[in-house]
Amino acid sequence: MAPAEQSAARNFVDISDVTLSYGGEGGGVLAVEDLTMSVREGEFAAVVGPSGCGKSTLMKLTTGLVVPQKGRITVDGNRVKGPLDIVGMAFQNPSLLPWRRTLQNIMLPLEIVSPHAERLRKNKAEYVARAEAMLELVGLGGFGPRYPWQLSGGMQQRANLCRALIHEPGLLMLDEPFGALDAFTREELWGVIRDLHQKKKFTVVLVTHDLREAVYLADRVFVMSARPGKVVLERKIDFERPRPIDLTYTGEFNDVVHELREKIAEARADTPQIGTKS
Ligand SMILES: Nc1ncnc2c1ncn2[C@@H]1O[C@H](COP(=O)(O)OP(=O)(O)OP(=O)(O)O)[C@@H](O)[C@H]1O
Repeated sequence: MAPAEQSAARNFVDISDVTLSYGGEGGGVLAVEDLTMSVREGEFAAVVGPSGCGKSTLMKLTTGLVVPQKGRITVDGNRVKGPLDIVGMAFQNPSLLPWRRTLQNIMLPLEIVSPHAERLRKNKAEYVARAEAMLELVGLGGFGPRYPWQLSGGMQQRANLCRALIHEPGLLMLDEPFGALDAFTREELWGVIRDLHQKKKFTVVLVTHDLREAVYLADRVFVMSARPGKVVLERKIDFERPRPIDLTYTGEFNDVVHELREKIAEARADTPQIGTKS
């Protein structure tokens, strides 16, 4: 999406003054406090920050898996009050079911999410074709009949992305999806997600520890403070799309990575030690 188009787009995710304490207000672990951020429709956002700053909590809040004590979250204009089904999610561990073939794993959300669940039995062939097309798109054409344990780690993560996207969610939430992969496979997968986003135009929130990954993939990077997490920097990434992987080896790319790295080092310096007041 061109920058001008993007600034005109409406917000798809809106998080406003959100506070969440695990274990209840005033008692447990204050994970995020007065967290405010928004992601535009079709935008690719990345969230980075020191370990334990509340990045996964942000994912759980946005998808309705946890409910904040304070503040307001809307996705696609609707207040989040419980688990959402317009979201696709992928985590570091692909967690494909070992007893189901890859194609059946990918089709799993269709058995659960409305309106597909009601349509699946009658329109099986159409849905199988859709799953096979997704596999093709991520370079796994013909691997549908294989079991997950017959695939490499990188292939499993490709299948995992297909499963997250098969019900055509408006929002894709990625929590360290490439963290367990070697550097070459990770770069390959960046290309896969870059192309999927370009083609399907969904909104993405990517949580990552990898600053190169964030700068390469995102339109905007949000840097969070140490716990209790809040956004301390919002950095627009203006590199033209489509972005070739060679971009990541240029000086201007590395300048942005260093800028973010310094900001996180500052945030880490503020990290409270275990046992100190939350
Ligand atoms: N279910 C829970 N119960 C109690 N505390 C929790 C729970 N989940 C997370 N926390 C705490 O909340 C804080 C934020 O956790 P979260 O997992 O969101 O951080 P993170 O930024 O994703 O961490 P990392 O970068 O290490 O993956 C941490 O101090 C964590 O220990």
